[in-house]
Amino acid sequence: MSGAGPEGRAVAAVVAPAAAPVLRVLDLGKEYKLYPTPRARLKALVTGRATHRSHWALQGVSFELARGQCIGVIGDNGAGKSSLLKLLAGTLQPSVGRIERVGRVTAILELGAGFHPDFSGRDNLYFGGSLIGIGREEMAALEPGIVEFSELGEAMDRPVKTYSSGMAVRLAFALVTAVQPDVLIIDEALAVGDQHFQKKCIERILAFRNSGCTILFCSHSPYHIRHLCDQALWLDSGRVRQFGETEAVLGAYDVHTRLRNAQDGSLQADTATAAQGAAAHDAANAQLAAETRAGEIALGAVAAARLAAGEPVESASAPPPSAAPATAVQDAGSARILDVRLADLRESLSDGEPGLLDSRDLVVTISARGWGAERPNIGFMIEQSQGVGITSLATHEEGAAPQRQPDGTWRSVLTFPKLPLHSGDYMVSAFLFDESGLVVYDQWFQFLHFRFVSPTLMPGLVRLPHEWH
Ligand SMILES: Nc1ncnc2c1ncn2[C@@H]1O[C@H](COP(=O)(O)OP(=O)(O)OP(=O)(O)O)[C@@H](O)[C@H]1O
Repeated sequence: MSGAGPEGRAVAAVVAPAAAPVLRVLDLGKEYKLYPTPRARLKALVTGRATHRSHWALQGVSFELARGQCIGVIGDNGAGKSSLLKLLAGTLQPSVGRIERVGRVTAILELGAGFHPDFSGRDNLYFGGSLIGIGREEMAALEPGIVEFSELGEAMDRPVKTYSSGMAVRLAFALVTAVQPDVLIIDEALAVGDQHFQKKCIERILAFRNSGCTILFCSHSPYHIRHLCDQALWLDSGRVRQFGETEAVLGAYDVHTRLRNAQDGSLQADTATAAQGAAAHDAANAQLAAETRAGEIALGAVAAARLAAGEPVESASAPPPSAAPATAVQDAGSARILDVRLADLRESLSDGEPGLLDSRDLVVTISARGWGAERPNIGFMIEQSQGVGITSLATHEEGAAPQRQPDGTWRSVLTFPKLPLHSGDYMVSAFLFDESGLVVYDQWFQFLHFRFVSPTLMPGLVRLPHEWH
């Protein structure tokens, strides 16, 4: 490990061999006490008599993380992911069990929540730093780097209450990541703020990972877990359901999610009350499913973070309502999709009807503006009109970099010869990523429907490549 770490880190680096655990969790449990009213809670405190109902958010959780591992934590809503991360970060105390940590543990949890609104950004650095183990002297040395990373400039001397939420988050991220930790805990918000800052955050996290920091990352996005993590931990109703190689755990979790969604569907039909609950659950699932599908090639944590922050998931550039070519608006700055064009697509004859694809081949041309001189990546997805995913492709997955055009924009042409789909209506989405494939700059999600009539009239969804003998 490199850099000017705190004493604890230097000692850990000497004492701990390469694969020694930096985090050991032993039979961990967290009980939340639920009181019927605030008054009942007060009464219980005064009289010492238990009037609460007990809810175990975590039970019997044990695992070890070695130095340099990157672990993704997945699980349904309420499975206990946030509780686990807060326990590991030390902001919550376990009810039973033990956590052994080596060196510095830093958590990117509720960013900026601990700032004092009346203090300036600069004063909050010292105040916040003392809470995460950075003393005055160390902070004085770190301050210029933090100010530079947050790009707050003169705003550093203004009270934090005058900051926009984006500014507060920038300061918080710069502060908590000012010193490379031994263990970094990230809850959902993988990237924060605008495109430019998201990219800086991801680069810093990747730099930590590359120099041996252990990362624990909780996300609803299989895409990001797949790309970042070597192992995954699946929490189910507060217990470890599976812990192991990422792909195997994500595969098992995917089957579980599909079965649960199917079950929810049938429950919904049963009773009116169940329907109400299931609708709420379904809304969460629909969001999760949308994130998961899109996240398979794109959306994921970034959208989740935007949703959590109450920001619209739609990107800055609204996709065009039809196949009509988008105008390439050359506003300054951000990377964005400029145009997605399907060749041989007939114009729709009536409202709500998809246009007919007038060819056996599907040829898609996607144009985009990148970020500075960086070569971006492009993704494309086809779904059946009922939302069944058919295929997701991305240039960075296949080493098929977009081509730079003379006007500085980027273009990819994706061809599906003899489109192997059966007759039906389909939806397409396009995505724009950064060079690493981790930052989603822009997405045109389910922005266009098309109808395809296959010359072979057979039931099914696709015509798979096949051989008869
Ligand atoms: N402060 C609290 N008091 C009481 N119950 C709580 C508290 N915090 C969480 N819980 C409960 O503990 C369980 C686990 O919650 P937790 O937030 O850890 O799950 P999660 O997996 O992070 O969920 P999500 O994906 O929805 O964020 C849930 O049933 C939740 O309702």
